[in-house]
Formats: sequence, structure tokens, C-alpha cells
Amino acid sequence: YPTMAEFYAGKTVAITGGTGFLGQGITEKLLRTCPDISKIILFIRTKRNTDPKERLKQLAMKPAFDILRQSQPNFHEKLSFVSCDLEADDLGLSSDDRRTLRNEVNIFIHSAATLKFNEHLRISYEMNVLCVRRLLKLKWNNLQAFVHVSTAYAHVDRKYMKEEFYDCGIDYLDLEATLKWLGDDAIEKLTPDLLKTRPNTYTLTKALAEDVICRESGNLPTCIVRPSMIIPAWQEPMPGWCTNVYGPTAFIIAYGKGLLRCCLADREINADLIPVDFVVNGVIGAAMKTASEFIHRRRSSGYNKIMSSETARKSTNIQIYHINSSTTNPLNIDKLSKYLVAYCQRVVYDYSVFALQTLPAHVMDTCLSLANQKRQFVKLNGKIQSGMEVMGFFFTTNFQWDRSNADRLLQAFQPGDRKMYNLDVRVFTWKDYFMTYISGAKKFILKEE
Ligand SMILES: CCCCCCCCCCCCCCCCCCCC(=O)SCCNC(=O)CCNC(=O)[C@H](O)C(C)(C)COP(=O)(O)OP(=O)(O)OC[C@H]1O[C@@H](n2cnc3c(N)ncnc32)[C@H](O)[C@@H]1OP(=O)(O)O
Ligand SMILES: NC(=O)C1=CN([C@@H]2O[C@H](COP(=O)(O)OP(=O)(O)OC[C@H]3O[C@@H](n4cnc5c(N)ncnc54)[C@H](OP(=O)(O)O)[C@@H]3O)[C@@H](O)[C@H]2O)C=CC1
Repeated sequence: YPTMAEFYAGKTVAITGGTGFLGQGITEKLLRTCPDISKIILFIRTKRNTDPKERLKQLAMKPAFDILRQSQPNFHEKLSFVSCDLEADDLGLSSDDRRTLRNEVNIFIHSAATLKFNEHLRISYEMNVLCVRRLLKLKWNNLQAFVHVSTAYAHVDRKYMKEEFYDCGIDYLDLEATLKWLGDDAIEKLTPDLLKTRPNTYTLTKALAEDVICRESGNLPTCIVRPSMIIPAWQEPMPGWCTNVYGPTAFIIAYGKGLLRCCLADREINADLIPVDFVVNGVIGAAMKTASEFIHRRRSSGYNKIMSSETARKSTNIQIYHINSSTTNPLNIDKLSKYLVAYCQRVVYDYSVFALQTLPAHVMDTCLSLANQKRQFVKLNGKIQSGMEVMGFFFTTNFQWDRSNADRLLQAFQPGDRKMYNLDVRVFTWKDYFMTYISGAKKFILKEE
């Protein structure tokens, strides 16, 4: 395998979700560490009346690029965009942009998704599953790697996950046909039956998307990266860097602000959290390995007929990489217990929340009202509790992951790259990292010094 910088020299990379947390990290690292990369094309939609062109400008000003801006002030010249709407039939792409993508893109990274756990199944399906089907059909002429970002929690109907495809129990073609004629209310009623033991529509649709990759990617050089819960950066682009409050981040902030005291969690479980820089390295490295092997095989790429799920799973050579922490550097929730009260029994949790959070929130709001100020604590407490409801499943269930493939991926990197694109989480201690996490949340989310 070549070095990462050699591999990406002269390459055109396209990224969906480039405006998101992981996408920003990937874009920054590629530009900073692979100086001869030709171009990065970001899929950007119009959002809150801001068009993609303006959003790209705003993106280049974001903190993710602060370090890069110092060494390469003109880095934005390598960034371009295609205007998209990934929920639309034609992905919202113009015919010119389709042509550009078909002919120019060498590496494609699909990171866009809706991450809302409780999203309506129709929206979650369209964004997380149907969009993947549409992207695979783009008739890529020069593609060397198609990297699909999934999640280590895609198959949470199991307790132990290998880096392989699993039967989802639902055929996405059947589901897609059903969603076409069912109304939104009926879908909502049917959703619990479809989820079975899964906690939410997010995990179901991410699992179905993997089935799409398995059955429909044909000869395209494809791989899947499954990160666990992505949290602020350990080191890159800067310690603590983050852009959202997903996963435990909202709770850590709420805890720091004195709004959270109780957690619906089992102390025995290992929390699988992974700083974003390791995931960025995994995606960049997986693309390099997939493409290098593809170039070596000199197989023609192209879109094939859809295979049955079982045949596809038996015959596939698509590599899957678990980028996680608990396999090699576990974080036991018990270690957090001096900071908060964790209850795994529902009834005890409900009473504790009432006594330690809800009641004080009402008292505080009453004081605010008396002082003629706006009430806020009851509303905030409600948000924290609804967040805890959707996260509770993950805080009370223990999972284990095999990560042999991810370890082999690191071995495929040139010795000089193994540090710069490290995937081995044993290099930090959780105690030290948490100081970084907390100061990152303060700086990048709360905008406090
Ligand atoms: C010291 C305390 C430590 C506590 C630590 C506890 C132990 C840690 C154990 C860790 C175990 C491991 C966890 C594994 C989790 C696996 C997850 C799977 C991995 C993935 O693939 S990533 C997907 C991650 N997705 C999310 O995290 C999304 C979670 N959020 C949602 O689903 C929704 O936002 C939510 C919370 C249901 C609200 O939805 P909705 O009402 O429709 O509104 P919005 O989404 O528009 O958001 C409204 C409002 O809520 C804020 N928000 C977002 N996330 C949370 C949250 N987790 N808790 C509380 N509030 C949240 C959001 O920012 C919005 O705020 P505004 O102020 O803008 O209104
Ligand atoms: N964050 C995490 O903890 C984990 C994430 N993952 C996976 O990693 C990937 C990236 O997640 P992350 O970066 O954290 O998420 P973010 O929410 O930060 O980013 C999501 C990205 O998807 C884009 N997107 C969403 N809907 C559309 C749409 N209809 N059209 C075009 N773009 C759209 C968003 O664009 P816009 O800016 O326009 O909203 C944004 O760029 C996802 O596939 C997720 O499932 C996996 C495990 C854990």
C-alpha cells in the first residue's frame, strides 16, 4: 500500500455530510495531511434559506479549519460543492453535476444521514436507505472506493457483533413498497412492530442501508466503516473539537450546568465512545486500502443487478471496519458514578428524577417568575429527560465488538502513517481524555472560555 499522501495525490474526493461533524473532520484532515490532493467536492443542500455556495463559504470559516487556515490560507480553493437534496428522487443533482461526479470522482465518502433516533420511519428510510440506493446507481466511471459510513450500533438486536453483514429480518424492498402506499400515521403505528427489539428507526435504517450496500454495490469497490458513538476530538484538528451534542455530550453539559443528576444507566456496562479523530483516520485509511486493492485487481466497476440478501452476504468481499473503543480500551460507566447517580431500575430512576431534577426545576422557575424573569428550567429538564429516554437503551445494554479488521487496516498503513492516522485507542487514558472532552464542550458548544 502507498503512503496516505502518495495515495491521495491527484485524487478527487467527494463527500456527503461534509458540513457535519465527521465530514468536517475528514475534509480538514485530507487537506492538511495530503497536500497534493486534487479536489474535494462536498454535497451541500440549501438549509435555512442559505444556499450551498454561501454554506461552503461559511464552512471554511468554521473552527474545524482554524489550524489548517494558518498553514494553508488558500485551502478553500481545493473545496467545491454540488448542490443536493439527498432525500429527493434525483438526489437534487443537476445534470452537469452528475456528469462531473461520474467522470471525476475517485473516492466517494457517504457520511450524510439523519441521526435523530426517533425520526419518522419514512424520513429515516428515505435519507438513510433510499439515498444509498440512489448514490450507488450514479454510474461512477472513475471510482476507486465508495466508503459507506454506518454505525457500530446498526445491529443492536445482537449483543456481539463481528465485522460482517447481518440479516436485518426485514427486506428493504418490501419495506420500501409498503412505505409507498401507507400514510404517515399508519407508518407510525406500524413502526414498533417493524422495530421488534431495536430501540429506534435510526438503528433500523442504518442496518438496512448496509443490506443495500451488500446487495446492490455489485463490482463497485465498496467498504463500510462502523464507528461507535462519536465524541469530541482527542487531538485533531484540535483537542476537544466538536460540533454537536449527540450521545452523552448533551448530558455532560447538562451535568456541568447542574441540570442533570440522574442517569438511566447500568453501571456494569462499557460505554463505547470514540473520539472523532480516530473515525476520520478510519475513513481515510479504509478508502486508501479499498482503492489500492481495487486498482491492483483491475476489476471493472459498475452497477450490478440486486442480489438476494442471503446470496449477497455469502459471496461478498466487502470489508467492514469497527472503529470503536471498548474492545481495547474499555470505559466502564461505574467510573463515572462519582459524578452522577446511575439507576438501572426504571421506577427508581423515575422517582429520583422527580426529586432531584423535576422538583428543583419547578422551584427555580417559580423563583424566576417571582423575579419577573423568563421561566426556563422546566423546559430544559424536559429536553434532558426526553434525551435520556432515547439514549437509555444504549446506557443499559452491554455490547461487544470484534475489531480484527480494523486492526488489520492499521497494519496496511505505511509505518510512518500509523501514528498520523492512528486507529489504536490505547494511546489515551479516559481520565485525561475527559478533561479534553469537557473543555471542548465548553469551548465549541457553549462558546465559553
Ligand atoms: C456526567 C454525565 C455523563 C453521562 C454519561 C452517561 C454514560 C455514557 C454511556 C454511553 C453509552 C454509549 C452510548 C451509545 C449511543 C449509541 C448511539 C448510536 C451511535 C450512532 O450511530 S450516532 C447517533 C447519535 N444520535 C444522537 O445522539 C441523536 C440523539 N438525539 C435525538 O435523537 C433527538 O435530538 C432527540 C433528543 C430525541 C430530540 O429530538 P426532537 O425533539 O425531535 O428535536 P431535535 O432533534 O430538533 O432536538 C431538540 C433539542 O434537543 C437537543 N438534543 C439533541 N440531542 C440531545 C440529547 N441526547 N439529549 C438532550 N437534548 C438533545 C438538540 O440539540 C435540540 O436543542 P435546541 O436547544 O436546539 O432545541
Ligand atoms: N455522531 C455519531 O456519534 C455517529 C455517527 N455515525 C454516522 O456518521 C455519519 C456522520 O455523522 P455526523 O457527522 O456525526 O452527523 P451530523 O449530524 O453532524 O452530520 C450529518 C450530515 O448529513 C447531512 N444531511 C442530512 N440530511 C441531508 C439531506 N437531506 N441532504 C443533504 N445532506 C444531508 C447534514 O447536512 P446539513 O449540514 O445540511 O444538515 C450533515 O452534513 C452518519 O452517517 C452517522 O450515521 C455513526 C456512529 C456514531
